[in-house]
Amino acid sequence: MAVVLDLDRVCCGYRDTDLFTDVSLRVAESEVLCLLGPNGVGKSTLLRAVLGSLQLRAGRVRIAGRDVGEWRRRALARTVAHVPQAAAAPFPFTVAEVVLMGRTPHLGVARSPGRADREIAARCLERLGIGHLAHRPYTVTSGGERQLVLVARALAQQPRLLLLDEPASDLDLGNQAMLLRTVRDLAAGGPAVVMISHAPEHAFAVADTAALLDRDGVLRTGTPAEVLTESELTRVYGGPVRVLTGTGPDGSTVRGCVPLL
Ligand SMILES: Nc1ncnc2c1ncn2[C@@H]1O[C@H](COP(=O)(O)OP(=O)(O)OP(=O)(O)O)[C@@H](O)[C@H]1O
Repeated sequence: MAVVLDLDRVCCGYRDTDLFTDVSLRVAESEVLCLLGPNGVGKSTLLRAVLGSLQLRAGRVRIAGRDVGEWRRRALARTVAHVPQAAAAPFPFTVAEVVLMGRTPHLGVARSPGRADREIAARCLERLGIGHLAHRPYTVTSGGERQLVLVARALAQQPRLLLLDEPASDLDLGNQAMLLRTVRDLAAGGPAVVMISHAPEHAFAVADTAALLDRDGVLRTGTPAEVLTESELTRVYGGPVRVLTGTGPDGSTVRGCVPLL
């Protein structure tokens, strides 16, 4: 599988502080990488570096083989979609209009969406189970609904690389499962996915690779079972964590994590 995202010895920080100095990772087509780590270690910052919106202090970020700084903005927007942690809408666009904005990088010289763009946007709304919200102003949607709208907008972009920053943090259990299935099915069709999450069970459920960033800026990567062990989670999060196992409907092992008090 072709490598879509390649971080080589990346160093990022703000003002006089480096958050991490030597982060390397690769994500290939159809791969789901789940990025975990304590609050404030720099997970969202890493995504900013991938998007080219934060100057690297050292290292290289390549997307589809080309340095992120060498990409034209429009071409980058056709290739990479980003779902931020939260996005306020200054104007009361409808949900359908917000999702249609995902088509913007693909529009031709006329710059106005056509029937095919509207159909893609409508399919993305249905895929996330929010077709009934299409005509509601985005500004009056709930926190969880808003997350689903932003994911639908990113899917409408039809990216080769999808960056999700805690996309399930406001979702109920049913919608978490729906979102994780959507991520898994999407990746099976080709795109690479990087998903930040505070729930190790999300990594166990859908990730090929788990990447755990600690407070010293060290990133450990491997399969979820290799990286997300009780001892490693306890070390990184600074308190005891249990990994519990059960059996899924198909007989496979399912894992969840609980912090101990
Ligand atoms: N523009 C900025 N200027 C200065 N410091 C910043 C800036 N943006 C973020 N930070 C700081 O950098 C650190 C890392 O922030 P970041 O948002 O990347 O963390 P995170 O790992 O995504 O955290 P969380 O899990 O809480 O979302 C934090 O201490 C944050 O306060």
